[in-house]
Amino acid sequence: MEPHRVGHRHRPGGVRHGPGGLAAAGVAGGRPVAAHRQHRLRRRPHRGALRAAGGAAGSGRRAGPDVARRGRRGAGLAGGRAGRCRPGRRRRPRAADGGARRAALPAPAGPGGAGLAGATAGARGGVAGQRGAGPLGPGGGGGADQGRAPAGSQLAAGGLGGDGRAGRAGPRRHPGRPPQPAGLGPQGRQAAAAGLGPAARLRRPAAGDHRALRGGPRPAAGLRRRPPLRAAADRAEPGPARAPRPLAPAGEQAPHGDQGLLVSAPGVFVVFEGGDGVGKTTQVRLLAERLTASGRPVVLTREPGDTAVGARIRDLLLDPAHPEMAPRTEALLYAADKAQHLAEVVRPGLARGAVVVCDRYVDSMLAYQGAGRVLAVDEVEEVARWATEGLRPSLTVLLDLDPDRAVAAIAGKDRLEAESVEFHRRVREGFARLVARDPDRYLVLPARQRREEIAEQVWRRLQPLLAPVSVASGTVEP
Ligand SMILES: Nc1ncnc2c1ncn2[C@@H]1O[C@H](COP(=O)(O)OP(=O)(O)OP(=O)(O)O)[C@@H](O)[C@H]1O
Ligand SMILES: Cc1cn([C@H]2C[C@H](O)[C@@H](COP(=O)(O)O)O2)c(=O)[nH]c1=O
Repeated sequence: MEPHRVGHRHRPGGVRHGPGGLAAAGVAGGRPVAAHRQHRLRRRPHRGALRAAGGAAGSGRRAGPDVARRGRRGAGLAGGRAGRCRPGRRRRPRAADGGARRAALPAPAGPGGAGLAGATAGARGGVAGQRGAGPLGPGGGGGADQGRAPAGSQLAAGGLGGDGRAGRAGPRRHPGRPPQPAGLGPQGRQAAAAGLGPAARLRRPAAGDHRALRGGPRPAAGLRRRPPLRAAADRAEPGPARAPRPLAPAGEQAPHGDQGLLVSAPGVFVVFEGGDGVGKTTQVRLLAERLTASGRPVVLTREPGDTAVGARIRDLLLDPAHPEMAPRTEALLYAADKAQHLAEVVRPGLARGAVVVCDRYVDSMLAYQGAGRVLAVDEVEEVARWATEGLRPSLTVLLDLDPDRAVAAIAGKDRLEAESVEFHRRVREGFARLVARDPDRYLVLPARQRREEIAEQVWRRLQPLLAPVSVASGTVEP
């Protein structure tokens, strides 16, 4: 049996695949951990893909039943990965949630330690700041300015890259892109996008069309493996049937970088960001469940590692056996994962009108490789944008928590998690600066509110971005 991949973890209560999923694939099998890999690593259960029903924009190969399709391709993958798991891995216990439901967070220590929870919510008149208790310091959770990186922060002022591009695809990267209509809010953008073509019209998923969301039993302890989150059916097939590639935020019109053509992405791209262990996976799953229950096609995914290629990249990236990995190597590997992920999962999902819910994306690269590794963030961004062809999320939910609480609670750390607390503080500040330069794109929430409260705030914020689902016709309406 092949060795277990590192960097994967079981996620408690995760959405699992049906046949061919984690359990079926025999995750517990395998051989002993090699001496140099005796680190504790986590596994994640299949969270599964909540596919767009009918695979509206997919190739003909998507037309068959889900299980059958996975049987041809996906099951092989899942089985292959599972077969690599080893039995001897220790499971990673998480810190108990007790006390985690506090909304009030202390200001993080260190220069520029002021965090960001409550920031953009304040800017948007949203909910995150309601408790006024994020690590923003005095007055946190108030207006827009309070969402910005704190004055005096080593990372503050000037925004990432210091070029004032505010995170938007600027002319240098996307010379053909028309200016976005001023004042067009998310609702307007969504409406415009939804009206762009018939691909936005999807039938309501029939019962059994997508895999059931099964909250599997929480592993008592030990390694968690994070297998791919989707079925192979969600992956794009190469060839002419492939959907157009959007460059701009999902749901907006954008020029194709290569051909100068306007293409559209009818779906909605929602990303969860934040430090390690803040609760992203929990929220991604809750959102996916709710979207599915509302009759929407959903793709649940994550970076890195949610493609076959990406899973191998993830193994390499998170393996503590490689402390020698150079920051630029790390950045390029994350970028490679993104390129594959976009091509195989995200774009096809958006093209068929799904809500693509993604656990980490480009902002993680800017925060970890940029701020964390102290690489020039504008350069890292160039690489990330190139890898993703500039596709930006419709909404980014940033869960904010002091790494002293979040990372410290992780019992078996992978290579990134094992970084110093200073590293993780820089990461947190990096996220804060991303929010500061483009606050409208974010919903920032203190990560230790009640899970359901966070989920509700995300749900409310997302509503204007979602096209209505017609109960009568069972379609997502343009
Ligand atoms: N709102 C919450 N309050 C308290 N504990 C929470 C909350 N949300 C999640 N947790 C717990 O925090 C731990 C980490 O959660 P989760 O795996 O969802 O985080 P994550 O951000 O995806 O982690 P990672 O970055 O390591 O993948 C788990 O033990 C989870 O049960
Ligand atoms: C996408 C992305 C991720 N990372 C880091 C962040 C985490 O430490 C790991 C991923 O682990 P998780 O348990 O799945 O959250 O990778 C990064 O440094 N750069 C990135 O682009």
